[in-house]
Amino acid sequence: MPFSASPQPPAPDSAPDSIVIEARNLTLSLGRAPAQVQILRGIDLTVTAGESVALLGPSGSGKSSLMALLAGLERPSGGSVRVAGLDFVGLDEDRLAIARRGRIGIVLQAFHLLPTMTALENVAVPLELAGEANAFARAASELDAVGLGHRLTHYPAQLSGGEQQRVAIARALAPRPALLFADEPTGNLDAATGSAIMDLLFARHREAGATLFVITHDPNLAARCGRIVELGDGHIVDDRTTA
Ligand SMILES: Nc1ncnc2c1ncn2[C@@H]1O[C@H](COP(=O)(O)OP(=O)(O)OP(=O)(O)O)[C@@H](O)[C@H]1O
Repeated sequence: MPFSASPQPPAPDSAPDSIVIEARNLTLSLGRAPAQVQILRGIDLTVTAGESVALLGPSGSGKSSLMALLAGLERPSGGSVRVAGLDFVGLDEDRLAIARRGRIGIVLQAFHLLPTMTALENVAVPLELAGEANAFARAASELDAVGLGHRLTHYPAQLSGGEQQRVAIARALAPRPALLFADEPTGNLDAATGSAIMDLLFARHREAGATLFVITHDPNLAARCGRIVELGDGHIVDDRTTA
C-alpha cells in the first residue's frame, strides 16, 4: 500500500457521521471494446457506522471489484463513493492513501506482504510510518493475537499461505481502523484457525465499534454479520439483515 510523505489528511465533507460508506450508481467497466466487460452495473449501497456486512455472490459477480472501489483502491467508471464523509472519486492517489491510513484496514486475497521484511516488520513498518510510537510492540501483540507470536522473525516465503494471510490480517487490524475490509479473510485457513480469526474480527467489531465489510463464501461467517448483501452479475440482488 502506498504511503505519502504529506502529513495533511483531507478534511471530511458534511456527510452525517453515522454513514461510513455511501455508493451511488457505481459502475465499473474493464478492458477495451470489443472485449470490454461490464463488471458493476449501478450499485447503490449505504453502510452505517458499526455495521457488519457480508458481501456474497457467485464467483465473478464483482465482489472484489466492488470492495476495491469502496476501499479507494480502484476508481469507478461512473458514480460516486463517499467513505467517512470523503469523496473518494475526487481524491488523487496521495490524498486517497492518506485518507485510508489509520482509518481503513484492508485484507485482500493477495496479501501484498513485502518479501524482504519479516512478519513483524510487515506489520510494524506501516504503523511506524503512520506515526505510532510503539510500533514494534504493538505489531508483536497483533501478531500474537492472530496466533503468530512464534513467527515474528520469519519472512513471507518461510510462512504458509494461511500464516501469510494472518500477517495480512494483523497488519490491517494494527492501526485499529474504524472500517475494515476483508476479502475472504478465512479462505486459506483450516476450520479452527478460521474460526479463531473470525472471533478476533468480531471482537474488534464489538469492542471498538469498527465497521466490518467482509467478502465470503463461508455461510458461518456470513451468518455472524448483521447484514448480508448479495451481488449477482454486477447488481445487488439481495440486501437483508440477519437479526
Ligand atoms: N482487469 C480486468 N479486465 C477484465 N475483466 C476483469 C478484470 N479484473 C476482473 N475482471 C472480471 O470481472 C469480473 C468480476 O471479478 P471479481 O474479482 O470482482 O469477482 P468476485 O465476485 O470477487 O469473484 P471471486 O468470488 O471468484 O473472487 C470477473 O468476471 C473477472 O473476470
